[in-house]
Amino acid sequence: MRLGGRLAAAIEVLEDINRRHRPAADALRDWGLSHRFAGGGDRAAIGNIVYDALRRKRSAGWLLGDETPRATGFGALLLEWGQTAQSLNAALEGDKFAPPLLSNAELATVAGRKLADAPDEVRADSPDWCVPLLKEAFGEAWVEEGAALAARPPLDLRTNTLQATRAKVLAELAETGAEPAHLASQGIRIAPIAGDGRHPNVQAEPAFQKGWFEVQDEGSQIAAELADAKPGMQVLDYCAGAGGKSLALSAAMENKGQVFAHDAEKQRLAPIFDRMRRSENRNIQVVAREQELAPLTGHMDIVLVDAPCTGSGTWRRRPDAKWRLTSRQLDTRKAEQSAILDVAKGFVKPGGLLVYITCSVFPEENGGQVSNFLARHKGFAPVDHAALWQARFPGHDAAARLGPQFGISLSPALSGTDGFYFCALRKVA
Ligand SMILES: C[S@@+](CC[C@H](N)C(=O)[O-])C[C@H]1O[C@@H](n2cnc3c(N)ncnc32)[C@H](O)[C@@H]1O
Repeated sequence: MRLGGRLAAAIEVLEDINRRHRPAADALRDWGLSHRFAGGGDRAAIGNIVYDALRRKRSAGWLLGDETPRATGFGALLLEWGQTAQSLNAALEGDKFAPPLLSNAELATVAGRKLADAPDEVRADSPDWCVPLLKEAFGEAWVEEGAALAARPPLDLRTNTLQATRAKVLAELAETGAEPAHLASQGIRIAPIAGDGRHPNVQAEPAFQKGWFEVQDEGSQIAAELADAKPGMQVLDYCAGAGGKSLALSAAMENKGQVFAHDAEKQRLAPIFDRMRRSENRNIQVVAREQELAPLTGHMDIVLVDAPCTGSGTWRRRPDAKWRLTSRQLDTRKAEQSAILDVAKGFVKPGGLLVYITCSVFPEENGGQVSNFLARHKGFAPVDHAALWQARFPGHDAAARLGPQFGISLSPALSGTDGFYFCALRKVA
């Protein structure tokens, strides 16, 4: 397929996403099933246009003066693919599979617009209702952070120190352009892709099959490192999901002590068994039933609450979620978070830590949630997060936001990671 056919397919997928309010991955999969002739390169390129158009829906649409799938599809190519209106029309000319060329009216609109002149909420690629939340989170940097949340993400890996060293994994992945991550001690980064490229399929690498590394955003790795799990500890990962943090904690504990991995939805825990086998994590016990956690009450050195949240910190990877999210869903997540914290706190032993993590950048889910928890429960006190950060990531003081409402915030523009929030509360009474 030439660029025109790929763009037409991307616009079709974007229309499907709009019409049926469905996740981008599902719409792309369906398109692939009904167009079996399309090769891997075509699928990757179509996926890139779709994801670029979703990440940059407002700025791409603004360039053409419209928010239709056609406008955002064309706009994505102008913003992320190094195309100009003229080069696009030249590329599409004579291609019977291409969408109609940019009209004279569209060409005039594009010629009269520079993104630097666009309103802040357009340059931040933010839904209107999220603007006050981004302003509260990032102050003057909110447009820059919004734009960074709309950029293509890197592919991050975590070395599994139970099986390999970072140098060994880097050597194994030398052809992929993998580099040591900026902050996470075992992190490896493959830069964001350009144009119609695609990230290497690292999960097909022998080194992955041998358990030498996991795919995990650097922010998630940093949050696990900050939890400071040590060999021999008893740790409850209360919202373990597919086990990303459990595996990282278990490796930090050198397979000594115990990680209990729990999740309210037992099907979410299913991938953890394969992951444990591959990585040789031998100190993780999966506890699917809530009632089986009862003996752990008051005995845990660390209780990790990687809470269900809006996921606003992961918009680079899941841009369709940005436009589906509603303030009602934010309220639902907040209620879940406080209910989970109220239960999870009971498993912490005296002197132990309740660690609260989200992949959201919204203060209400982060510092606000912690403040409310501390108002409800007198027996917990925040650790010194500035000291914790400096001890873990010396020389990187400017790579995270500390406080003012306790805790550590990571963000794409400042930290180069997805947006994450971390707060550790010590049980003092
Ligand atoms: C952010 S995800 C966890 C991601 C995981 N820790 C990782 O690193 O891959 C949040 C998880 O919380 C779970 N969850 C939601 N409500 C819960 C509850 N009341 N108790 C325990 N887990 C809950 C969800 O099923 C979801 O898997």
